[in-house]
Amino acid sequence: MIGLLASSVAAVYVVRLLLDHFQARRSISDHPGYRIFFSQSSILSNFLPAIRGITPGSNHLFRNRHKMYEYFGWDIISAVSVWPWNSVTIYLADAAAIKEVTTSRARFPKSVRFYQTLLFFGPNIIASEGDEWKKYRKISAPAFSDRNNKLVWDETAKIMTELFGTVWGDQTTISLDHCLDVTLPIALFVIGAAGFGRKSSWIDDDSIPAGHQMTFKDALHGAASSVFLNIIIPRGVMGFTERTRKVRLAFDELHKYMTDMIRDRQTSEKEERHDLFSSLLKANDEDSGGAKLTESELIGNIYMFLIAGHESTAHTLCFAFALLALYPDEQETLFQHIKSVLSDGRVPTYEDMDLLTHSVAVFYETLRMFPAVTGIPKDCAEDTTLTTTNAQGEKTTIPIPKGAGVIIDASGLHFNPRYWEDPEVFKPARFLGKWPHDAFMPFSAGARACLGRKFFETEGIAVLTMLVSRYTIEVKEEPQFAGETFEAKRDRVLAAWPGLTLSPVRVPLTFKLRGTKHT
Ligand code: HEM
Repeated sequence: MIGLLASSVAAVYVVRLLLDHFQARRSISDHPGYRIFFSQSSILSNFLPAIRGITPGSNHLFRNRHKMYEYFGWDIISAVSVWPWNSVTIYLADAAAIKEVTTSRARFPKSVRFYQTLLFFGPNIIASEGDEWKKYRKISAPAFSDRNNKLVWDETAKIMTELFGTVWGDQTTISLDHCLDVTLPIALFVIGAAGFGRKSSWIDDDSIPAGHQMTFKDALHGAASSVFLNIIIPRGVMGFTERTRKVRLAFDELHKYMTDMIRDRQTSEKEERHDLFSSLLKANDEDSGGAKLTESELIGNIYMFLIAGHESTAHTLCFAFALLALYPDEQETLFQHIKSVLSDGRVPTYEDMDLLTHSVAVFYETLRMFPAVTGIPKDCAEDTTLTTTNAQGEKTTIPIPKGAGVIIDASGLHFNPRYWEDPEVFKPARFLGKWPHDAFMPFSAGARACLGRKFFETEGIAVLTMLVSRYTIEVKEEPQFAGETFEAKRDRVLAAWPGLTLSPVRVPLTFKLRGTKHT
């Protein structure tokens, strides 16, 4: 009897799922795309490999680039899934449709459910929408000022000078097992100094202040390098291993430091400071027009600057160095351009930045090929339509129902041959002349565009320019890879996995001091 009841309930459930599935397909006029079992927002679809009819698999936007649009025939495609609920997701690799989405915030608000895991330090600008987001943006935006950019440049230059002088010293060849081992500390030192107003050094042995169990630098590094772990492991089970206990301590310590810093800056003498943290506190004090941020909101937001500010920067620097190592002709072109700007071999200043156009081009080309955020998620807030074309130039208008997910597919757009000639080729010069701005979306666009774009560009250009003017970059020779083809080497060095942002798997590099003989 119970068996009969259970199978009847199961049969009704399956019929219901199927009816909902066909209704979901009808709601988008069955526009071509994936018909899959697992919903795109289900956790499983982030871990499984591609299985036809089940899921396009983990990291599919980066893996497929524009190929899936070619396969389905349009620059907008759909995914309709069955379980745990029927859902419709629309993927966009069409520049005009993306512009429409990024400029219609009420119709296509940010899909904040993808960012709920980033709420553990408090409500913040990245994980909010509506009036709450407006309040955070209004108070945060002034912190990303020209004075802050100058601070970013000066601090980056100091960090690089110390790296070359004290850490690498008189070594003429420096080999790294993974380039991230140097780009991650650089990015953290810069966000520490220009974000929090706390300077760190490559070789300091700070004593631990009273009331703490870790230095600020260790708490920052520990928390920043384990965000992913902190998200996927519930706090209750973090006490089980030495590694996770350390991660938990780093987060607790960072929280304590931030609380102390808020108290400290509120009670100490007011001095002129241009780091993001001080500016945020100042704007919060001065903002008489709207509600003030609570302590939890202040910490949530500044913590977001740390997360948004270091990881994507470190990864992008790493991919840029990998590409320059694989394409020495492009590296030489960059070097010659830097030499023409800094003809006397001096350390570049913030005022030189606008002249370093080739360094910008290298970063843009890196971000075109390796966008840190491959899919920018939006929700569709009302029944609407989007129009796209196919390779033959024919148009189609797709109905998009309220509640559908809309993903701006940066990889699909950046490899769309309609906008980019030879999209698979690393060609920084494409960014020196006229280029299709609407088809370049690494920082998103519109009201929700990245607030830290200039912060990143300033830091990145300073790092790249200083490093390339002093060292050549090569892929590290490793005996186990002797004799591999160029294609195999390229695929190995440029392999990426989907962490919090697109992450390099392992980039082994050798830096050789220019102007010295190497055997
Ligand atoms: C390579 C470097 C970077 C890339 C590619 C990048 C990319 C992005 C993207 C795509 C978004 C939009 C995300 C979404 O809507 O879902 C975003 C938002 C944001 N980014 Fe960045 N970012 C970078 C560096 C930075 C830095 C250095 C900071 C701060 C120091 C920063 C702070 C922010 C903030 C605060 C937002 C939220 C803006 C809002 O919603 O109003 N980013 N970034």
